[in-house]
Amino acid sequence: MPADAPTVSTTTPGLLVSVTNVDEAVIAAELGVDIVDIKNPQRGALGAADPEVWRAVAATVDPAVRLSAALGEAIEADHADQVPARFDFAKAGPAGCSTIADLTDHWQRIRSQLAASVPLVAVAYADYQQANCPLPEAILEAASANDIHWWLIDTFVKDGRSTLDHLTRDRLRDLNALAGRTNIRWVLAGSLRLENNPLERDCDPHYVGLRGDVCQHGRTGTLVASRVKRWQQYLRELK
Ligand SMILES: O=C[C@H](O)COP(=O)(O)O
Repeated sequence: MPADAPTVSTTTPGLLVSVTNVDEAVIAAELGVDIVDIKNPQRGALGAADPEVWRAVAATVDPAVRLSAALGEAIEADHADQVPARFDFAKAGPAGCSTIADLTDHWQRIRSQLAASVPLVAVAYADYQQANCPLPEAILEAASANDIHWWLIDTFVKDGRSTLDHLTRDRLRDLNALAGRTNIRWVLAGSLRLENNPLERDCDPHYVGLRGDVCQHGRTGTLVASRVKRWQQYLRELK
């Protein structure tokens, strides 16, 4: 079984929090966030931070903390070879790939650049029409066919509408079932807001991914520890 293959089934979703710099990464790690994702939100939904930030976080954060790097959109991701081998994930978006064949070509290129120890996360967008990319279902199936074991759904346009505004309850439930059948671990992200009780749906993600709702002044603002704690409390009380 590959090192990144799913092995454990969680009942309560874990928490992925996107951070922009070393200070935020340390705060998230100290709060016990399960996956600390390094991103530059000013560069888009999956905006890549500079490789110096990846290196600085890798050198600073407790080695037990799992790290993820946002690489930008797959069509433009060109620094994958600089993701430190200590990272646990790298994710690239599908925007601008109008076909699965196009997207899988980019996945192949990026994986050939990543250290062998860093698995690629397949990303889908709930607002796929605006991102000019394949349907979430097609990306999930392609991930399975390409031996990718992680899938994340996000929003491409950050206009306040969340993944739950774009996809119906039935569709999310079906995506959840498809992830289960294909043995893929998945992350529900995309402008989620605690006030909307986002997990009161028939879906059971392995992780919830956040940026805007745990920041002051939105996703390009700064991480706020008390907001992360509120989400942790919410997730603890789900089951
Ligand atoms: O990977 C997760 C994203 O960083 C979520 O960001 P967002 O909550 O601002 O949409």
